[in-house]
Amino acid sequence: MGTIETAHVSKAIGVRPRFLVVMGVSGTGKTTIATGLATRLGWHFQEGDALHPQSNVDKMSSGQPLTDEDRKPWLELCHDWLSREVKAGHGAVLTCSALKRIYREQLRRDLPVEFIHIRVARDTLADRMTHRKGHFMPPSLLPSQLSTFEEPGDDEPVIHVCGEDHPDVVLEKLIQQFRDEENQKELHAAVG
Ligand SMILES: Nc1ncnc2c1ncn2[C@@H]1O[C@H](COP(=O)(O)OP(=O)(O)OP(=O)(O)O)[C@@H](O)[C@H]1O
Ligand SMILES: O=C(O)[C@H](O)[C@@H](O)[C@H](O)[C@H](O)CO
Repeated sequence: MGTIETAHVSKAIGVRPRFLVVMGVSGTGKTTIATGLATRLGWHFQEGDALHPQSNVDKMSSGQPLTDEDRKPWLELCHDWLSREVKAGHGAVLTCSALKRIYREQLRRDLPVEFIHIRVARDTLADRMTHRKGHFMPPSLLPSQLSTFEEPGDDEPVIHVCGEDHPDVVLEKLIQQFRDEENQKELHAAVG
């Protein structure tokens, strides 16, 4: 299975391969949106949380926020995955909080990586984190997630989406935006 069929699916719905990091603080819906995109577009998916060393998971589970030093090797593993996917060339989606600008710079170093930032209100996040089951991240870490988060600048390759909308709505809007960008590029190329 895989590459040929996957490429065919993507092409069929008019979206060229992209290399995306779905970012945002805990509970924004990164996994929900990233898996939805990967499924609809036939792209590869990687859960960023699965690349954390066990020591990071243990630390967060016990209610302690990660430091820059804790995140550095994890972000490098995320970068390695993205790098392999760019070489493979058929489109890929990674979830990663990518809270600070320096983290995003590490993730996209020498790669054509773009970010999708999911915005969700604090109260909604608290509610989601409190009510979901079987996740290692305690709701008590939400304040540190929010205070660590650095809003992406206009100079960063980021698409912002409203994570309060139903996931199907978010996915439709994103895929429509990708298609519109393709059409614009084709139009420019045709006009010369
Ligand atoms: N758009 C949405 N509307 C309502 N609920 C949502 C939406 N997106 C996600 N959820 C729910 O919110 C919770 C968190 O979603 P999800 O696990 O996708 O977030 P996440 O950003 O990947 O979290 P984490 O980084 O902490 O793993 C889940 O229970 C999920 O079902
Ligand atoms: O950078 C971080 O602090 C971490 O990546 C967290 O964001 C969690 O891994 C994730 O959100 C799971 O809840």
